[in-house]
Order: sequence, then structure tokens, then C-alpha cells
Amino acid sequence: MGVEVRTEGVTKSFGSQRIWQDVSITLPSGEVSALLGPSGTGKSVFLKSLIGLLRPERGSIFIDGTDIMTCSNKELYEIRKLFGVLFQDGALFGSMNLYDNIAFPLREHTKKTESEIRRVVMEKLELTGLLGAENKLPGEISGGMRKRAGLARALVLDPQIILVDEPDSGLDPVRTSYLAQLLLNINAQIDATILIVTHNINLARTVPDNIGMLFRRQLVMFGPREVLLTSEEPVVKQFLNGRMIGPIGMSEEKDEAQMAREQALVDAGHHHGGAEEIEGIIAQMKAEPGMPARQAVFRRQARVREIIHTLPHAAQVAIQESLSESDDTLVMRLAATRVSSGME
Ligand SMILES: Nc1ncnc2c1ncn2[C@@H]1O[C@H](COP(=O)(O)OP(=O)(O)OP(=O)(O)O)[C@@H](O)[C@H]1O
Repeated sequence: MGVEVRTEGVTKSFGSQRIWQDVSITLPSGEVSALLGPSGTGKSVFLKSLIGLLRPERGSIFIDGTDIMTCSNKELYEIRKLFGVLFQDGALFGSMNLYDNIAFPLREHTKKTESEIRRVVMEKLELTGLLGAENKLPGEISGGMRKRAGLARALVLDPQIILVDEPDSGLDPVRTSYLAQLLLNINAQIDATILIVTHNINLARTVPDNIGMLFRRQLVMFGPREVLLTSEEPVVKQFLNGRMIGPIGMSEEKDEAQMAREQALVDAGHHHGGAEEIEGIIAQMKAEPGMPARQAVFRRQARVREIIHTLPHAAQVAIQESLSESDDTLVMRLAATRVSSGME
């Protein structure tokens, strides 16, 4: 199972520019979480901080219980091996073909023989639908293929934590859904803790078990998906519906006068930019049939049953509905198993 990632009161600035402050978040082991936020709110900076590529000036970052803010370089080196990271552009070496790109971490960090390396690389190429493309250079393939190659490379060291930076950037909506499906399948297969950083609304609504949002240098909220998806917070509603009306502006900050001017325009019939208002919750994508059951689903159910009384009412109702649906599914599955095994 993947390991827990927990930050406590982390604060990051570049010079006098504060990016975010006092961010405390727990990514439950083996579950898929997403961190949303408008452009420039520091989502990528957060992701890089988790792996120790950037160093916040305050706070703690516990990876499987070890604080990477205070641990030795040797410990940090070992901890980094737990991670697989898919950067926005795949971060492939342009002069190496896909095979060598994907083999790179194995050659750098393990003593595997070339034939063992070949077995792992071919397995990951197959998993990401890239068999046959191994001799191509990154510049010769589409953006979607580069993403999948980046994912294949992120998987070769059997990571327990997978960080994914904007999986949809440069991809059309269909390819984004395929990549989302691939991430859920991988979660079902290896039970890794996954954090997706994104501003893609569809991904946010359909993929993660847990969702958080960064805005105005704060973590606005983080919790089971039902909490954010039923939230009445203006910033969350605006973001999830992609409209101009609300606290998020072109350069993030928007003052009261600007908000009033925009509201007046919309009241007068001007389009707010959002394509549709979605109320409530869209069903979560599942791992494909034939995959192992996602263990995260069962763990999350047990977890939310424990904390449900602490959540807002709308989230409680949505969680109750999803729990009773999954209880019904379980009863049906058990009944089907009994019938097929001749127990009834
Ligand atoms: N190494 C760096 N040095 C100085 N400033 C940086 C550095 N990295 C990021 N920043 C700044 O931190 C802020 C947050 O950047 P970041 O890329 O994390 O935002 P983001 O939320 O991921 O945005 P997007 O969704 O557009 O990718 C930006 O203002 C950026 O200029």
C-alpha cells in the first residue's frame, strides 16, 4: 500500500512573494487526491516541495512518518525513491528514445541487468499503451504519448507515491479522460498514494477520492470529494463552474467594486463564461473491469464513516447516498457470488 503524506503548517515564499502559508494536509495512504486552484496559486510549488525539490521556510512534511524538512540528505535520497513524478510536459530527455527514457531511473538507481530492465520497461510500455513506440524520440510523438511515456517512467521504480502535475495540460478532453482512467487503473493495481495537481474541472469532479483547493495563499479546504463538490463557498462554486462571477479574477485577486461591476454586467445579460452549472455530485470514475478492486475505496469508506459527523450537512447527505449505494452493490455482489458458487 502507498504511504501517507502529511504536511503541517508549511509556508513557502520566493523572496518577498508569499506563495502559500500554513498548509496542513494529509493525503491518505493509497487514495487518490487532487489539489485544485487557479493558475499561479502555487500548486506546482506544493508538489515540488513534497519531494524536496523546493524547500518551504516553515513547517513539516512527513513522508511515511519521516520529516523531509529535517532529515539528512541520505534519508531524503531514500525517500525520493518512494516517489514517481509525472511533470507537466513529461520531462523526457529529448535526445533519448522512449525506451531509454523509461529505462533511465532503473539504470541510475538500481543494479538491475539490462534484461531485467527490458522486462520492466516493456511492462510499463504495455501498461501505458506505448508498445511499438519505444524507438521514437519525444519530439516525434504527440503530447498525449509524451504524457504516457512520462507516466511509464514514473512507474518503473514501483513508487508508493505518484505525483501528477496537470495531467490534462496539452491534451484534448478525450485523451485527458483516458489518462484519468489509466491513473485509476494504476491505483487499483499498485495501491499507490496519488496526488493530482490540476485546474481541470472534469478531472476534479470524476477522479479523486479527496479534493483540496488553494486560493489566496491558503488551503481553502481539503477532504473527501463530497465536501468540495457540495460546497457553497463562492470561490469553490466559481471554480467548479468555470465562470467569471466570483472572487477569482484574471490575476487572482478581485476587489468588491470589480465583483459588483461584473455582477451588474451578468444581470444585464452578459455571459459569465461558464458553460453549465452543475449542482451536486457526478459519479466517480472506477478502475476498469478486470482490474483488481481499488483498496482505497474500502479504506476511504471506513474513514469517512468515522468522520462523517464532522462534515457539512450537504457532504454528509452525499456520502450517506454513496455509502448506501456501495452497500447495495456489495449485497448484490455477495448474492451473485453465493448463486454462482451454488450456496443458495
Ligand atoms: N523557482 C521559482 N522561483 C521564483 N518564483 C517561482 C518559482 N517557482 C514558481 N514560482 C512562482 O510561484 C508562483 C506559483 O507558481 P506555480 O507554478 O506553483 O503555480 P500553479 O498553481 O501550479 O499555476 P498553473 O496552474 O498556472 O501551473 C508563481 O507566481 C511563480 O512565478
